[in-house]
Amino acid sequence: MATTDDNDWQNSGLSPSLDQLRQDIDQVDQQIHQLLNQRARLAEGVAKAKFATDSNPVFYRPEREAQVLRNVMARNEGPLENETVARIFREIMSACLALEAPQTIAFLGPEGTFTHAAALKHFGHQAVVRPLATIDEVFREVESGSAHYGVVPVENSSEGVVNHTLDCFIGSHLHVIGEVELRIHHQFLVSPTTKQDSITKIYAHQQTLAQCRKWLDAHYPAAERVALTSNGEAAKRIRSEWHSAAIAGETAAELYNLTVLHKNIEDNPSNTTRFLIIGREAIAASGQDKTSLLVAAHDRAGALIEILAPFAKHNISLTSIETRPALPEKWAYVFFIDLNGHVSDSNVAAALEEIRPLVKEVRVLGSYPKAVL
Ligand SMILES: O=C(O)C(=O)C[C@]1(C(=O)O)C=C[C@@H](O)C=C1
Repeated sequence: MATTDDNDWQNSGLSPSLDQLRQDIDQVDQQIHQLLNQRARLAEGVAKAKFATDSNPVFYRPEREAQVLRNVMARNEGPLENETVARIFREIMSACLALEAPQTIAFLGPEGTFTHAAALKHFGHQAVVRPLATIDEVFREVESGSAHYGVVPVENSSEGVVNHTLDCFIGSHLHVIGEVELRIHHQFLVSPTTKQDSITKIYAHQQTLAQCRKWLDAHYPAAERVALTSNGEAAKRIRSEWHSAAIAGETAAELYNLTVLHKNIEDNPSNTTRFLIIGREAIAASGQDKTSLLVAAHDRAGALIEILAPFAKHNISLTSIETRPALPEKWAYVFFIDLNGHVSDSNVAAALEEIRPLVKEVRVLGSYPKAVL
């Protein structure tokens, strides 16, 4: 295969002309193209190998994808940024997976929400994404097998947890198979019909309105803030209204052909939302994993301290603990605990064995690769 070293100008000490550089780019593109199809044929081979051992194989392997992306970032010498090359490889794997078997991903819609952006960030643009109206529907769609996987928001760095997502796990046997983190930037959007000096209503999801509160107080103190079920809904709503604006992400602006009147209006620029990927199968260890647990404790003093002691003893760091009422029981609670490690790690397994006799129930919601991108 030809390499750029074969080109005369590189050894001549002369600056190449634009034409020479473009010829070299054409040559490299040809190599990349051949290698892409070579990789795609290998992925087809992988699909056949999976069928050979299992008549109903699982094609999507998040632990392997995380390892591929980590390798890409570790060996990257630039000038492209680590994250840039990883995003390119994410799309390459998305295309290879679609060739093996197209994957349907249910997400909390409508289109244009941050959850939509999270689904594309995690699965790439070759996934078949399906917006659903509620978090419960996303769970049901995956439970029934109508979608392979689902994407739901779980916590925001400034607003805290999405209780409804945690509550859905209490009554479900789905696994957490991944996490995605997304920097949240809010755009102040108007439609072509909006009279920009007569904005009296601003639509957005309630959390978004809260995340932009100071900016809105300073710039639109008199406008009414109307909470809708999603930012996507807000963006859709203003298409036919002349007195209103919406706050949403860039995906919504593009989808509904809206203008960004003010960019990145969030009060906290490091505002990040974490999403969970849910699926029906447990995931093997990737080497850098997290585990989410649901623990139903006995209603007695010191219950939480008893639960936490084995983690400390086995040197396991916890990344979050949330408490939710264990409905329909009155005054009973469950804890959602996230920790560093995989359930197949000997220290995690040992801690779980010690906790089991102390509680009513401990359920591993899932072990999954830490977010790479
Ligand atoms: O290694 C596999 O199991 C593959 O199917 C190949 C591949 C890839 O393109 O690298 C594609 C899809 C999987 O989610 C993981 C990796």
